Amino acid sequence: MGFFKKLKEKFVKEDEHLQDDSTKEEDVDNLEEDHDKEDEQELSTSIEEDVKEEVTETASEEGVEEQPKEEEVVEAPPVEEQEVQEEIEEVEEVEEKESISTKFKKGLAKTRNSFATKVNDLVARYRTVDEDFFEELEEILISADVGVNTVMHLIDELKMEVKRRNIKDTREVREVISEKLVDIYYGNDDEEIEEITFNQDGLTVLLFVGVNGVGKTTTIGKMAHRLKQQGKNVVMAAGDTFRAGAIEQLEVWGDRVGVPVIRHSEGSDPAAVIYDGIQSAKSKGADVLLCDTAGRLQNKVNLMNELSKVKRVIEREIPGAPHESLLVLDATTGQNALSQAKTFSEATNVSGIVLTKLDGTAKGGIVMAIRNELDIPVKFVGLGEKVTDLQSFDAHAFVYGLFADMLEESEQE
Ligand SMILES: Nc1nc2c(ncn2[C@@H]2O[C@H](COP(=O)(O)OP(=O)(O)OP(=O)(O)O)[C@@H](O)[C@H]2O)c(=O)[nH]1
Repeated sequence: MGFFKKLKEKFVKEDEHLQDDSTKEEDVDNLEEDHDKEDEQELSTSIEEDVKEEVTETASEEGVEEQPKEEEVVEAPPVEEQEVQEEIEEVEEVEEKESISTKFKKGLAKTRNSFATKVNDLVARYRTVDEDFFEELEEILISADVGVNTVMHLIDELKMEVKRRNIKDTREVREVISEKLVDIYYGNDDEEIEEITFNQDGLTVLLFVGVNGVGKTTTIGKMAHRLKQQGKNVVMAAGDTFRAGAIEQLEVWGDRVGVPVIRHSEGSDPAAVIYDGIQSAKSKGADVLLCDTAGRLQNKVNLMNELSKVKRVIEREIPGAPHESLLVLDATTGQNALSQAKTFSEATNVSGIVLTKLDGTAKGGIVMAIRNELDIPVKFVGLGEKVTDLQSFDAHAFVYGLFADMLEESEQE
């Protein structure tokens, strides 16, 4: 069976059952807008309260066996806020019924429109496969941020496959491209990349690293929601004590998704916050602790020191933790994301990548570049700003999102 046919069988059927979600989306947006206004009010009140509050001494040095201070913990949202929250969740739950392929199709619209238009145009101009065709295809792939090395590798693979299958018609090459992209992504992993390795014997600790502005806080909030939906008991630790407003921003997310946030004041030792986070999560019998960190890429030595101290504290408290160190990258920064990934993987052991704002770029090929050039799996992708827009990465759904129009068109051919 052809690859397009396989993708169609897997995903198009799911799509056929879809209802029109536009009204639901509007509902969510309106509710979120109302809720955001409340968040802002809540935030300013909470900041005022914080200022009035006496700043308690914290476990600022490693090895200080202090219990978490309950007054620092932001508890679940108040009643009326919870009502709004429940309403949002209700609408979002319906929305979550959207198939994974639809999420990818919507999220990759920009990349698809640019990439697919160019490929279709190329196929229309070259009916038969030759060297010039491959040269132009190479340019299209590079312009989609697939990355020069990955493109070279892909083109070599394509040429071999075209020869092997004796393909003459350029339309057939589109199918081979989609097939090879999936091969590049999974490599030797046999399509079994685990999204999160959970600790089977207690608290799972997930560490989030990445430079400021990539959407780290939003991702942690979305992840908290996602894990809660899976029935996990979640706690967040506001370890980005460096960027102004980062702590409060995480607290807003905590309110929004109903997850407690362990915090200290701005400028305090991140390792101490994470330490308190672990103690608090343990005492609550939580399943997962999500740790935010600051990303000072400008100074690699500081970054390394800070991250290794945080990791040492986590490892000492829970042997084998952190269970995942997820690097958050902004897809819209293109090749810059690739160089950030290189720096962070030198500074710390990165187990997976969360690629945010994939919906905001026409250069979604960056997923392939990261996978092929760094050999780090993209475990999650951000496909929008809504709380439900964090998706676990699926290379088949990704390729489906890229080639959806061609799949539909190939049906008519
Ligand atoms: N369209 C889109 N926007 C996103 C996505 N992820 C995050 N954003 C937006 O990106 C902006 C920045 O995200 P934040 O989480 O606030 O990031 P930040 O606070 O600037 O920086 P850090 O938390 O330090 O990374 C926000 O407006 C988010 O809504 C995504 O997947 N898609």
